[in-house]
Amino acid sequence: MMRRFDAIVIGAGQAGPSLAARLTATGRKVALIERKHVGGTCVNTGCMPTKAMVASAYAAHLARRGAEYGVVTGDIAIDFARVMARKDKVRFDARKSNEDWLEGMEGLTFIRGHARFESPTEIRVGDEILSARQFFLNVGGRAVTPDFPGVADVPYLDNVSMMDLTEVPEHLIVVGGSYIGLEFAQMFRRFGSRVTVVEKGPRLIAREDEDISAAVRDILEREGIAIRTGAQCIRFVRSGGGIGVGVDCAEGAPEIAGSHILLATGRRPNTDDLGLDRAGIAVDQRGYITVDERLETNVPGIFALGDCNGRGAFTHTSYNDFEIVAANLLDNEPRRVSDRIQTYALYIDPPLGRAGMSETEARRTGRKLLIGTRPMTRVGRAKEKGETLGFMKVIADADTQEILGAAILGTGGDEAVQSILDVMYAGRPYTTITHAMHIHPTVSELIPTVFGEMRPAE
Ligand SMILES: Cc1cc2nc3c(=O)[nH]c(=O)nc-3n(C[C@H](O)[C@H](O)[C@H](O)COP(=O)(O)OP(=O)(O)OC[C@H]3O[C@@H](n4cnc5c(N)ncnc54)[C@H](O)[C@@H]3O)c2cc1C
Ligand SMILES: NC(=O)c1ccc[n+]([C@@H]2O[C@H](COP(=O)([O-])OP(=O)(O)OC[C@H]3O[C@@H](n4cnc5c(N)ncnc54)[C@H](O)[C@@H]3O)[C@@H](O)[C@H]2O)c1
Repeated sequence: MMRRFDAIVIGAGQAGPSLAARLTATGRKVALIERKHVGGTCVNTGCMPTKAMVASAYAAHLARRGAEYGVVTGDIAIDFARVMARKDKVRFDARKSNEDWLEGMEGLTFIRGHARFESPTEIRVGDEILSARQFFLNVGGRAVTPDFPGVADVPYLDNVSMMDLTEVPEHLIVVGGSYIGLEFAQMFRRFGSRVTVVEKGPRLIAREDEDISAAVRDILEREGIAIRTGAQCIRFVRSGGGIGVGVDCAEGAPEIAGSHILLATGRRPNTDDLGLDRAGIAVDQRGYITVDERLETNVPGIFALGDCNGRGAFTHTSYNDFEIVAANLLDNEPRRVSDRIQTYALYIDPPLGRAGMSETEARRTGRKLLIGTRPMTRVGRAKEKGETLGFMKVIADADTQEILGAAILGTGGDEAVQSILDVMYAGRPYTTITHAMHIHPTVSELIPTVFGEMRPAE
């Protein structure tokens, strides 16, 4: 017997459950299929556990600096089992509350299993076939394993297995110098590991401007993290009790010996085992599901949300996808994915908060630019906290006064940058900010000043 639904949601990540809640509230009969853990990557092996661990690492860092603040802490030690238990409580509590929410959702049939299309209107989960008029794909992604020579011969870690470490690695080699790599690199350095970051590109976080990459590198090197950029032809070998990583850098030793390797070289969508060809759903060359402005695929009635559509790679972009689909389908409110302004943070300490274009992207538009920068050493709140690393940068269009982008690498940067983001959403000129009064003493208080001090870009 085939069960029929009005709508089927595949994946209980950041978009699926909220969409299921809206759909069931209209009286629709909805099924939600999840093959692993409710909450998906963010709750179980992504944002939440990593940010809980970042908090422990920050506490260790501050404790080490205690004497600077007049706090006598003596030698500090890491109770790693406690760090991991704290992280587990954060993620398991979140997973449980998501599960309770789904279980109590009237009109929802929650099914555990792997879903695969049989046709544009049917999926298979185990032995059962389910059909629906509409499908919403929220299947997320997973870490890629690059085919480095020797990768099959050595044990390596990814963001999932990092969650199960039982001891602090003696020497963690992080391959990939972007979000995942740098967050883990700094936290494990603070937990006491030796850490080496190996990045094949010429600099860290290559999506950012060069001055930001350089400042991030400086922050990490000050803590004793070794960084090897321009590492082409990475290869792995077993070496003694540990692992050797051949890096062939232009400079430095050709091989690094470590105890653990974390591969953080990007992610790929979970679209290869979804039977998309049976439904005729188009994907791009990298496997991302092709969607239009309303996140509908080439097959009418089938939508793709979150990391699997390649239009974003964050929890907030996945949730925003849910809002866009719900607005168009249920609220008669036309919303488009291109209406959103890119924004994200990198959670090293101090964090990097970003909104809109980078300077490089802004220059590429050919517009006449105004650019302002201010080091965090000239931000009172940062001085008071003893956290003066980093800088702020803002970019505006010299002719229209439109704010184009901002970066705040500094204490509180992840929060402060969002006051700029909201003015961008409001479509107001930068003078709105220069005329605004902010609270003293905060990092945000200097945002009007940095806009006021902008100079024409050369
Ligand atoms: C280490 C790490 C740290 C991160 N930190 C941040 C951060 O600080 N801030 C931020 O914004 N983002 C962060 N991210 C990114 C964020 O986790 C993702 O962007 C977000 O989880 C994407 O949500 P999603 O709903 O698209 O997919 P996911 O959360 O991946 O959910 C997809 C779900 O679909 C299920 N599924 C897949 N295929 C099937 C199938 N065939 N049948 C049934 N179920 C299926 C999966 O099991 C999964 O539960 C981080 C990611 C990582 C790895
Ligand atoms: N703070 C956050 O919001 C946060 C945190 C973690 C992850 N994420 C999300 O997860 C996604 C994946 O993060 P990521 O850091 O794994 O990927 P990424 O795609 O951002 O970066 C991968 C890095 O690995 C390098 N690389 C690629 N192949 C390599 C190779 N063969 N050898 C050495 N280096 C190589 C790349 O040059 C790049 O610097 C991000 O797009 C991000 O959206 C977000």
